[in-house]
Amino acid sequence: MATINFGGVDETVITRDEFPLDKARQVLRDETIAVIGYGVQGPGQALNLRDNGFNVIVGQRQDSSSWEKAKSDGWIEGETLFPIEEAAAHGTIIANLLSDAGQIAVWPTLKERLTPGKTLYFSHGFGITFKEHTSIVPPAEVDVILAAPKGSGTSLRRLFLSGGGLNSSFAVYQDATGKAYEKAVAMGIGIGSGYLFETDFKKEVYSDLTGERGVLMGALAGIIEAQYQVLRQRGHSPSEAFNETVEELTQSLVPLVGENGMDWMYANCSVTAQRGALDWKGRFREATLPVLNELYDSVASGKEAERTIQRGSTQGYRQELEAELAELRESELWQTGATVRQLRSLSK
Ligand SMILES: NC(=O)C1=CN([C@@H]2O[C@H](COP(=O)(O)OP(=O)(O)OC[C@H]3O[C@@H](n4cnc5c(N)ncnc54)[C@H](O)[C@@H]3O)[C@@H](O)[C@H]2O)C=CC1
Ligand SMILES: CC(=O)[C@](C)(O)C(=O)O
Ligand SMILES: [Mg+2]
Ligand SMILES: [Mg+2]
Repeated sequence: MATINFGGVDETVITRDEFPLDKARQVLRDETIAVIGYGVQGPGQALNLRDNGFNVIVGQRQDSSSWEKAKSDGWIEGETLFPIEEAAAHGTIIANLLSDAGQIAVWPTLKERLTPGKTLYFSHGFGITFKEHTSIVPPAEVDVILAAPKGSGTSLRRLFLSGGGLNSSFAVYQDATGKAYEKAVAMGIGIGSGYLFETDFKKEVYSDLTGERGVLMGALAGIIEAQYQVLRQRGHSPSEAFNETVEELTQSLVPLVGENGMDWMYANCSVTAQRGALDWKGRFREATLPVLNELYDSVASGKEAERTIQRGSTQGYRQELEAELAELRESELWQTGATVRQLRSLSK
């Protein structure tokens, strides 16, 4: 375990050097990891674990598109691919990678199969933290651990295939065997994490829900829509409004932020741009602070969890989500984006 100083604050970080894959395999050598759910994280984690040499099986609803996807990814019916009940019975580590709302309906099935000494694994603190809403209360004799990749399951798999690793957080909620901590770290390494940051279930879910509703997804889409609208209403063409709002952001400037920080991106822009951005960023911070505080309160009060569960548990919810995404896709802004992207690939 390494102590690393982040901006003046010491934190505990696990690196692959001190906890190499061999050690992870050693810790989990007698375990069968049952990955339950084959949505986005399910495939990423199950395939990385399998390629890393762990004993993995997949549990999924039969006659679903995910079942077919699992088969096409090389999981074999009756050998490594089972209905959820069977996979949970075979598994000694039950990796609950169902959707957060879906976990509620399936919980009694998993709970029944969580016999003493088994491990319950999550990639989100949601089910445990919001137990008033989910009723997920694990038996006392099982370990309860978490490894949560800080990114999409798609990125987790892509990075793994290219030899890299996505950073994840990890946590122990319940240590019945005295081995929960090393199991959590071993799972983190096994699924293809780069560095592992220690957290607890509550902090993981509060920060995750805030991040995705805020800057990572909600605020990102919202501020893009607002700026695009202003430019269009002031007479700019769709392509001009899109280029100055999205294309330059994703293709030029955000990669520079990722590479070497905000000041580096600024330093690579004109003095005119730097002056204006430095003058205006405070206005944007102050304007969004109340919204972000409201968001955090909504997360901490359980309201966000309640809404996720309520909406996510209704029949036909996937189609509703699809329709909302289609509306986004078909808007002038994102239709313009599709055309701009084609021009991008043409110029390669
Ligand atoms: N999507 C991502 O990249 C990330 C997800 N997570 C967490 O990982 C977990 C899994 O997330 P995703 O892969 O996005 O899940 P998802 O929303 O794609 O759903 C996973 C699977 O659950 C199944 N499912 C849903 N309800 C069910 C039910 N009632 N009975 C049986 N199966 C049901 C779906 O068919 C799907 O195959 C969640 O806790 C999520 O918060 C964590 C980090 C990133
Ligand atoms: C990809 C990820 O980390 C998210 C945005 O939190 C999620 O998919 O839940
Ligand atoms: Mg996340
Ligand atoms: Mg999330």
